[in-house]
Amino acid sequence: MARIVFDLDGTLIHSAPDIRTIANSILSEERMELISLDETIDFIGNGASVFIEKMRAARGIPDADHDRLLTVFQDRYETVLELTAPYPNVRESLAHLIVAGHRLGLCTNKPMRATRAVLSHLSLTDPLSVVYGGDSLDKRKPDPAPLLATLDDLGTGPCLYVGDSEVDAETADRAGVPFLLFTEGYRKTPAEDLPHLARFSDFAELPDLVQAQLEVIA
Ligand SMILES: O=C(O)COP(=O)(O)O
Ligand SMILES: [Mg+2]
Repeated sequence: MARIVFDLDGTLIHSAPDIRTIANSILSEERMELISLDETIDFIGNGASVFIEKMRAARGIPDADHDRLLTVFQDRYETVLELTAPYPNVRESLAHLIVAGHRLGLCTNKPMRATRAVLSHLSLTDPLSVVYGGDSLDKRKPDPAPLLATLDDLGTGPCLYVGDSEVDAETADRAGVPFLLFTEGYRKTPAEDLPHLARFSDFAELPDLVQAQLEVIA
């Protein structure tokens, strides 16, 4: 039985449309041009503070406004949830992995309050027995510390990390954890250019893929 850790944004859930809504509510109050979904996806991956940094850079908003905008962003992050949904077959896949005896965890750069809110809104809290957010430790991905802490809390046994992005591939590499790449998320680099053990495009494929990869790494 294995420990399987998932990334959140762009892996278990498609959250960019809600993140865009929050960003645009701020930009409209600042009387700035709004951002597209593609720009939003470009800014996601390194946590809330880096998102605001990239958004400010794209619209020429000064550093002095950073903390104020980040606070507004974080507050709205917990309440704007209507457009977010799990990718197809995520729920079934997690249920299947649990029935097969695996222990599941989450390691995201999304702040913990927003993470808890969206997991509860989508009824995804129960399958994930350990959850680390971008502010759980003083280091976040691509530093390997949060992934290693998540795995530690899940106990012992073989492990896998499942994510969608450059940040996830680097985190897994630095932690020495085999990486499964979900190809339908927010990655900007061609899949072939990211280190990964295997990749998949539909969560319906994941239980069989996990089984096959565990035989490879065992
Ligand atoms: O909050 C972010 O920027 C990214 O979140 P993720 O680590 O779940 O992809
Ligand atoms: Mg992600």
